[in-house]
Amino acid sequence: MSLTIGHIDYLNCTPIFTALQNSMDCSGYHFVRGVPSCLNRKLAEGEIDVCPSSSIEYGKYPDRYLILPELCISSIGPVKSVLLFSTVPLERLDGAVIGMTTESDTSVNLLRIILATFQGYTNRFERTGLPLAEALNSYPAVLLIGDQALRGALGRGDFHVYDLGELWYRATGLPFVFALWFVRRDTVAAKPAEVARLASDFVRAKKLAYDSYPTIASMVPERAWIDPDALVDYWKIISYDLTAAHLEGLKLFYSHAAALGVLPAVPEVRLYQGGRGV
Ligand SMILES: C=C(O[C@@H]1C=C(C(=O)O)C=C[C@H]1O)C(=O)O
Repeated sequence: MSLTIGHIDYLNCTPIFTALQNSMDCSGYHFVRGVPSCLNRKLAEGEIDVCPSSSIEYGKYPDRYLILPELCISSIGPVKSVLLFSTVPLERLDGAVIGMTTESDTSVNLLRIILATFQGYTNRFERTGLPLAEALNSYPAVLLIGDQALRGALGRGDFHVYDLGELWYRATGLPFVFALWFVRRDTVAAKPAEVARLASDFVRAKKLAYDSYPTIASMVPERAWIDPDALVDYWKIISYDLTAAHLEGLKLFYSHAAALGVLPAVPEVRLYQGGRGV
């Protein structure tokens, strides 16, 4: 029996997936690539069994998923790839209509929390798929994530750049968890041995990746637009470990999201424990 695994099409997932695919037996794994919002939907509908997925997704359907331990995509301070590009300083954004990428489900809500809860602003938000320069002709500020944000920050433009990982850390002193590895509970029940092996393969892949950043950076096609040293710096700034402090940051995010009405309630965070607690 095989497992269908979502693979976020961003550089932040490259180290772990490269180590998994180069060093483990992946014959029982079928990979589906996409942007987070698209993979989140496929996971929710059962088209995917396991996926690094937007952390907010768990809060929407806590009965549907378990969280794989020891894995996440997070930052303790700046993250470099979740960025608000703004034609005016942040302090002048109260009341503005802000553009937001269609690819994100977590960071769009982090932006709401930063502007409404931390700053006390009132904003309207619109989704946009426009490239950065055009989007900034339509909106005073635009949120991008992933490779689009990395590329936007590398380009020369007349704008301010705010890193949402940094703004969260300044306000809370806690890590921010952008993505978690979710497994569907019905998959754990139907394929317990396969899920146990995959959970362990992913953690081993993460540890292998930590030792291989320069090698992986020298091979990726994205080196056409990002310098391998800059890529290694980016991977080093991302925190892939899920510690007690990360879980504390995650729970704080969920309670702010619930207070804003984005989540119906603060979910209980339940980790996969080899099939127990399904
Ligand atoms: C740090 C990042 O985290 C991401 C942000 C996500 C979101 O906002 O929904 C989802 C997955 C992660 O890839 C990033 O994309 O740059």
